[in-house]
Parts: sequence; structure tokens; C-alpha cells
Amino acid sequence: MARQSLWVFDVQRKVTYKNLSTWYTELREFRPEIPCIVVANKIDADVKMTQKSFNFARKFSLPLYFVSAADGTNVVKLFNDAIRLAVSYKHNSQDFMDEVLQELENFDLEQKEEDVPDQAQRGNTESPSPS
Ligand SMILES: Nc1nc2c(ncn2[C@@H]2O[C@H](COP(=O)(O)OP(=O)(O)OP(=O)(O)O)[C@@H](O)[C@H]2O)c(=O)[nH]1
Repeated sequence: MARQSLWVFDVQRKVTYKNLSTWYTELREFRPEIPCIVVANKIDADVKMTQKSFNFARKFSLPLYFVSAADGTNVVKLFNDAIRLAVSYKHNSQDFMDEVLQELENFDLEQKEEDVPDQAQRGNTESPSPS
């Protein structure tokens, strides 16, 4: 179940950036509160991009990380922060959809537990020993 969303684009390819606002608006219809982070990738290839404040992040007040997957700049920080946000969201979410999804997840786990016979049941399937 998604508890956060990373919006990664390539600072060298506008096409990877231009639809983000549309997709973000669509996501928010269904997941109004999950934490979202904007990730500007490939800053090693064009370091002056770190001077830009990308409008998509500004418009929706989203945190923006400048990252290089190639040389590792900010990658660990990004994932640490993203995990922290996801855990915090899991514990504090007021979103009805999350409650529904959590119920389904619990139900699924219960089903799986029922599918695995416990030791006692397995014992019962053995042939009776001759008396
Ligand atoms: N210089 C640089 N190149 C990168 C970085 N991250 C990915 N690349 C390169 O960008 C290319 C695409 O990377 P992928 O991992 O295939 O990314 P993708 O999102 O699947 O990209 P598409 O195939 O375009 O959909 C590869 O040649 C990577 O080596 C980065 O931070 N810096």
C-alpha cells in the first residue's frame, strides 16, 4: 500500500518534467494526504540546475531534492527522509481510504495465516500408528 510518492524527473529532459502537475493532481484525487517528494535527478550532469526552484514543487509546496543517482549525491538523505515521512504518515493518517486499505491488508494477512496449517493440524494428517 503506497504511503508516500516520489516524483523523479531528469533535469536534462523536459519531457520527464512537463506532465508532473497533471499526474500529481490526479493522484491527489485518490490519495489526498500521502507525503510526496519531488526529485530532480542527474544534477552531476548539470550542476547549475540546483539553482533553479522548479515550479511544480513550489506550486504544490512539495519538498524538492537535488539528486544524482550516478554519483550518489543526496540519495541516502532522500530515502531516509522519504521513509521517515512514510512511517509518520502511517501512524498519523486521518484518511478514510487508508483505514479501508489497512483493513484489507489485515484481512489478507489473516487469510494467509489460515492457509498455513499449524503444527497440531499437521500432526493430525499423519496415519494413525498400529495399536
Ligand atoms: N549522469 C547521470 N546519468 C544518470 C543518472 N541516473 C540515471 N542516469 C542514466 O540515465 C539513463 C536512464 O536511466 P534508467 O535507470 O534507465 O532510468 P529510467 O527512468 O528507466 O529511464 P528511461 O529508460 O528513460 O525511462 C541511464 O543511461 C542511466 O545511466 C544520474 O544521476 N546522472
